[in-house]
Amino acid sequence: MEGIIMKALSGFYYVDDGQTVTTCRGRGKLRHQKVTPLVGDRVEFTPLGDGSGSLDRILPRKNQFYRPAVANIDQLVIIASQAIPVTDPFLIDRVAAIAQSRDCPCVICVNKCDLEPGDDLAAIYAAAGFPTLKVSAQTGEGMDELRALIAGKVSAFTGNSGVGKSSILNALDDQVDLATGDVSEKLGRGRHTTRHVELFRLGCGAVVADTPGFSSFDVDRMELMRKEELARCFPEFAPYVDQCQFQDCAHVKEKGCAVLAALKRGEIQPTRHASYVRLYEQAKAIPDWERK
Ligand SMILES: Nc1nc2c(ncn2[C@@H]2O[C@H](COP(=O)(O)OP(=O)(O)OP(=O)(O)O)[C@@H](O)[C@H]2O)c(=O)[nH]1
Ligand SMILES: [Zn+2]
Repeated sequence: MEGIIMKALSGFYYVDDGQTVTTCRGRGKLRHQKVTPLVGDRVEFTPLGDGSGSLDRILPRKNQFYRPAVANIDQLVIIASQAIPVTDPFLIDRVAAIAQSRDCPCVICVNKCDLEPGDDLAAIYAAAGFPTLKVSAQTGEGMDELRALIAGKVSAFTGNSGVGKSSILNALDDQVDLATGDVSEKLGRGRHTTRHVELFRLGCGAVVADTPGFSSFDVDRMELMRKEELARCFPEFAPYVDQCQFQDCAHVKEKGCAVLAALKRGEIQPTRHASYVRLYEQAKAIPDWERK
């Protein structure tokens, strides 16, 4: 039978075939595949009739992420907030670039609009061409728009700790009841309420992964792009990158750079370009052999 891994916990894989969830263990055969099953994997499994089963094979992945550890995502919903905690745009840009490098579309969702409207932040991403929403898990503002964007797709919710990923999931669907946490407590002790990745099937026909919040340094080297690939991870640079004077232009401070000219004209957002430069410097510092 075929299904999707909804949750992976202590060696058990919870596989949903659309009807029931079977608790599977990996089979010996699986080890020959030399891949670790991820939440979101489409798999073949054999039910044993008592609710348990064995995981036989992982079907080819369309994409995979390490942090959060998920596979086969149709889109990443990056949740941000302009009020406790204030999201550093760099965090959004880094995750968006990783997603872009895997051809995975992103939606930007500015939460806690009841506390702080977040217009400036939303404007940056709308201008950069991302579907952008302003929502409040508290008041329900924007939930219908968000439902419409995630319906019929598999989405992963990501964002720094405390922005309200679990709260939004709870607000989206009455059937979901995730634990949420106090921000001061989380930030104070660096504790995250959500510890594992899990997929939820919502009433609106969406499948959504809640993932643990990330912090500023929480990125795997495996996910760092090569500096040459980075410009293509900023989709709004695309109309300009081939117009630079030099073919190997880094778009950082080069003469005759069309990206910098667009930045100057206000066609590229300053924080987006600043994030690009920061990622470029990071990428430059890591030799290719250190990437897996
Ligand atoms: N005022 C207001 N508070 C919110 C909103 N959304 C979430 N919160 C509060 O923010 C805190 C953190 O929310 P969570 O949903 O636990 O955040 P999270 O992003 O899932 O956090 P992690 O699991 O640590 O990644 C809780 O106290 C929520 O009640 C909102 O729209 N408005
Ligand atoms: Zn350039």
